[in-house]
Amino acid sequence: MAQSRRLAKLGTYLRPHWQDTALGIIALFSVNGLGVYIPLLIRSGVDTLSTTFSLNQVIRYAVIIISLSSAMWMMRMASRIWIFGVGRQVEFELKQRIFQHLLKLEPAYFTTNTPGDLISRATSDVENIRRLLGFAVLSLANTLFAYALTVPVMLSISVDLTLASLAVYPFMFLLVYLFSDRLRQQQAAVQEQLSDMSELIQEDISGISLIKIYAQEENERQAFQKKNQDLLTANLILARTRNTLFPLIGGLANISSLIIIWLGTMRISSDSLPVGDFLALLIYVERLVFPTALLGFTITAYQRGEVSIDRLESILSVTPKIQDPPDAIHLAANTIKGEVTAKNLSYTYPGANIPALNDINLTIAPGELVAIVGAIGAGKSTLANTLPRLLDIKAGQLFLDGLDITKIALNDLRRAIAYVPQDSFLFSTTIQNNIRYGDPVRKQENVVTVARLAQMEAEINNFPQQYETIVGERGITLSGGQRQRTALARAMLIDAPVLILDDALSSVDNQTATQILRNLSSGTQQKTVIFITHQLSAAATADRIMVMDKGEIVQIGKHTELVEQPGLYKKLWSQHQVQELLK
Ligand SMILES: Nc1ncnc2c1ncn2[C@@H]1O[C@H](COP(=O)(O)OP(=O)(O)OP(=O)(O)O)[C@@H](O)[C@H]1O
Repeated sequence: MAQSRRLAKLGTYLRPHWQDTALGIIALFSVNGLGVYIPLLIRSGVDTLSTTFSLNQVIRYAVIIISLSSAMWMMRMASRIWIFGVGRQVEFELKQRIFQHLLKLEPAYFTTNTPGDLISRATSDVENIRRLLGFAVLSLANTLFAYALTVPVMLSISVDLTLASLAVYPFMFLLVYLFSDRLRQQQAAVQEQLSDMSELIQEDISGISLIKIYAQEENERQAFQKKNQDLLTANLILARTRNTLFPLIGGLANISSLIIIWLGTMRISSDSLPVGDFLALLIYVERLVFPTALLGFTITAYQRGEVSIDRLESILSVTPKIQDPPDAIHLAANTIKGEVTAKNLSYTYPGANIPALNDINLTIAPGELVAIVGAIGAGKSTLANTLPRLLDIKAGQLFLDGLDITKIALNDLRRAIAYVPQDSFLFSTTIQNNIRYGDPVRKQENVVTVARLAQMEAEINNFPQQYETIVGERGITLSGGQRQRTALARAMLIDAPVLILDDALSSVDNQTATQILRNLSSGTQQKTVIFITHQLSAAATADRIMVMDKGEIVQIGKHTELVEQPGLYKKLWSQHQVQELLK
């Protein structure tokens, strides 16, 4: 990102807080104004007292100087409260924006952008921007005011002494300029390495069982060590550059103090410089040392923040591929009948050579129970994902009650379709909260009803706290079948006219699966059920069966018809019967 665009971004982050920022900067200006005024008082005090000494005068000067110094101290505190507060506010808002934005992005985005990397951007990069807006803004403004107010007063006291003492400063700025690009690149490398490491930790913790099953602890340890080593190397390279630059800046700043002491004392001894002027000049040069020496840290904070702006904007600038069309059709509640039609529906995953769905044509009547069967990788889940628009399909290919789904408001479409995916993800909360996830205000009795329909009621009643039992992260305290039936109850609770079950009863025995399907089709409110499965005996109870192969629907019919026809279904059925015999 170009420098000007980064600054523009900073401007947009700061705009909502311009009042606090302005107050903070005004306070800093006052601090520096007082910082220039107090040495002038000291100068006049020393000059007056060196000619006519009086205790009263000493006390008067002391009281004024102490009062002004206290005011300066308070102003400095206020400036920090305002400016650091803005940094914290921006940090809060950025985190909100990132999270909200991530929620809008389609699932495909998260297959190429890993949670570890995204978490690192939403935490450490946001923190860097906070430091930039807090520490770097404060420090830059402070340095600027320090120079702008101090140098003219120094010049009014002695032009040549001022110029001599500031002669080293151009070298200081040159140094900073020469190092800045290198610092930024090294900073970016550190942040990338940090992201890589977070990604590995996140993945390894999620896949801990797999690591143990395949006894891969040693390999994972080595992989971690490599990433950790890379991070250490990147940090050391950065530290080397910083540790070269900062002492150089500090050293140059101290040289200017030495020049004043050397030339000033020579002038005092030749009576060409009053002691008060010398003291004021010395204090001024000392005042400039700190902001100048801090310039290195300020630059690092600034550059770290710049890198982080780029990393955050690379997330925030992604336009969601799946969103509401301009004139989205809104579906009135309880008016959807649940007819699903596909017309030449095709879909190819980004980067794939062959389509996962190829010219699919089908119509599923309202209230019909259709099973979709087929070999592994035939395209069944892809078909299921197209209906709630989890995949970015083209317009005019898929219809709900005759309405093109790409024209329907996304929230309305997704409320009309309940979907139980293959992976029955549960949140780390109570069973009850998991079941009513899609409708958090539903009554307990409704939760119990769907648990019964999903054949889960008896088991929940046996849990220690029944419906209040907390399931562990990803539901690890439940068996696979229990997780699936909880996910099914969750989908049934939202009472959508269309229900898609994607291999959602695979961990449930055939008898239970068949009973659940019977419950679904015998309710008062008939749902269109699309039941994707490898369990052919459960599929056989469906109204119709669609058979998929290589992204196409190759057979459609009732079980009794299909077992009579030569084709894929007959083959799958024979294999299924052999498996049943062998059990
Ligand atoms: N995110 C993805 N990116 C690229 N290709 C994908 C993606 N997901 C699935 N595919 C490919 O699309 C094809 C269809 O996959 P899909 O998951 O729809 O099959 P399936 O019939 O549901 O299989 P299974 O019975 O194993 O669940 C497969 O070739 C698969 O490799």
